[in-house]
Amino acid sequence: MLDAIAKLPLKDPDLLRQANYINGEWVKADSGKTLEVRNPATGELVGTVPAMGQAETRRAIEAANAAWPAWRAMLASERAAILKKLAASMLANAEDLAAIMTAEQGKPLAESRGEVIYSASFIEWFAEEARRVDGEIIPQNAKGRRILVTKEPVGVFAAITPWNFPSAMITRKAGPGWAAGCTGVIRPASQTPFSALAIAVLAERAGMPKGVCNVITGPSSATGKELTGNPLVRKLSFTGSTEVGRILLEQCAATIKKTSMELGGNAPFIVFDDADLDAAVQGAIASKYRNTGQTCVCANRILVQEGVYDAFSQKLKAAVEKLKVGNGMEEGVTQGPLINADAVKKVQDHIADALSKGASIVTGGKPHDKGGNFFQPTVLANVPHDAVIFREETFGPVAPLFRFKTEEEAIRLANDTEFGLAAYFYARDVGRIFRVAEALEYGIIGINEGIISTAEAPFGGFKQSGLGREGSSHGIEEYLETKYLALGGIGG
Ligand SMILES: NC(=O)C1=CN([C@@H]2O[C@H](COP(=O)(O)OP(=O)(O)OC[C@H]3O[C@@H](n4cnc5c(N)ncnc54)[C@H](OP(=O)(O)O)[C@@H]3O)[C@@H](O)[C@H]2O)C=CC1
Ligand SMILES: O=C(O)CCCC(=O)O
Repeated sequence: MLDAIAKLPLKDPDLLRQANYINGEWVKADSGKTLEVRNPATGELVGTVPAMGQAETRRAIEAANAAWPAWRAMLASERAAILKKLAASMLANAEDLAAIMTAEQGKPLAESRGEVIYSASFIEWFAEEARRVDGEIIPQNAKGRRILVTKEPVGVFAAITPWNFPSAMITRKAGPGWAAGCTGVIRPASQTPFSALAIAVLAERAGMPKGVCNVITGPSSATGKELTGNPLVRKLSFTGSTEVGRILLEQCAATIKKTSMELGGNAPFIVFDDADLDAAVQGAIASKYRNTGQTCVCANRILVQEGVYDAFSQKLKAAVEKLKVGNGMEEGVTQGPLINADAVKKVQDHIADALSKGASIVTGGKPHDKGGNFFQPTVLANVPHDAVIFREETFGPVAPLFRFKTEEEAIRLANDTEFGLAAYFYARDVGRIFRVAEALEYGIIGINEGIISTAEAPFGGFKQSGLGREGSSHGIEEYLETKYLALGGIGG
């Protein structure tokens, strides 16, 4: 195992921790049991992490709760100073953090570097927002009264995060939580725990007091049960599948926790006749193939107006055939592996279903000859609306093209899903831009843009894509309670 770790070219090997961080201590599971983390590109062992159970999870929650009064009592500027130090230190260690991420998640190094910068931007943004948690004074409703509204940190938060963004999903939750004056327990995905543990190393070095940041790993059943059931946890923030989000919401119901849910998507990407086709192709590549198609905002259904269908299809084929599949550690690779064999199977099933219903392959369509979890970047044409891929998130490098005739038809097809996270469209007519943007039932709309994620903007979905918003000034609200003070006997 040490050999596997030693293979990672880290300037600071101390960033790769095979222990959990609870109450300022690096600890093992009570049982001594561990979970293996394997590189999805090679199958090699990256390392092991503790398999924590319910008792250790409870200890982490209790540590966070004990640390809360002192952390919330600090000046916002004092919390901000620690967070800014953490963000700076993430950037200073970006190469190592990126290498750890590529080893455990598979994404190309360039994307990992980008994610580290994106991840640090949430810490920096919310460090700035900490000082802008304002209250209100509302005009009095009766003589001699005053109405004041204050905002207070909600308390201990739990963050359960997915493997597709091993770093940014941590900071998009913990950043606003810490800035608001909350303490937390972070439970990263079992496939990608090392990026989260590295953030804890840097938080400790930045001077975060013990108990403010706790990171635990272990089976989702035991850790999840405690995080959702323990009444000391006042807030749960989750990113992952809608299916698991539903379970966690049910589990949180008993203690009525505040929740934020960033769940599945089924993003339409609409190309209208008046679009700049080259820009649309560039946007489709960015949106569809980022992280090998494994993002909740990835274009899942590409709807193309009939007048430009053939031209778009050919241009997209040419661009997709330039993508380079391989181990993310290798120079020039743009498409890493899928996360595991189940993900490969889901992609194959979606393609087989579409083909059996009349679709055709424009390019790709098969597991890559590199084997393992690698898959050919794929474009499918003439996909019918009853294909599974129209309904379900593929989470892989498959762009299914659907043909439409009118703007009304495109809007109807785009909204024909229970999801409502991100939608994209390419058009130049300004009237159409407003009509379509207003008609789409989605929380995020990319208009002539394939990349919509940034710390400054509110990220979140309509319908079964989730609850709440992350990032922007809205993100910190999710970690605050509103208190109304009615003051009588003031006079005046
Ligand atoms: N919205 C998004 O960004 C994401 C969407 N997905 C969608 O979900 C599909 C399946 O991916 P998958 O990784 O299984 O996503 P999951 O929703 O199963 O996993 C996300 C996180 O939730 C944890 N988890 C799973 N079950 C429970 C539970 N009962 N209690 C507490 N925590 C739990 C996981 O832990 P563990 O790692 O131990 O399983 C992981 O940390 C993908 O194909 C994709 O369609 C997936 C990831 C992100
Ligand atoms: O896919 C996800 O899990 C959400 C993060 C995507 C992003 O921030 O761009």
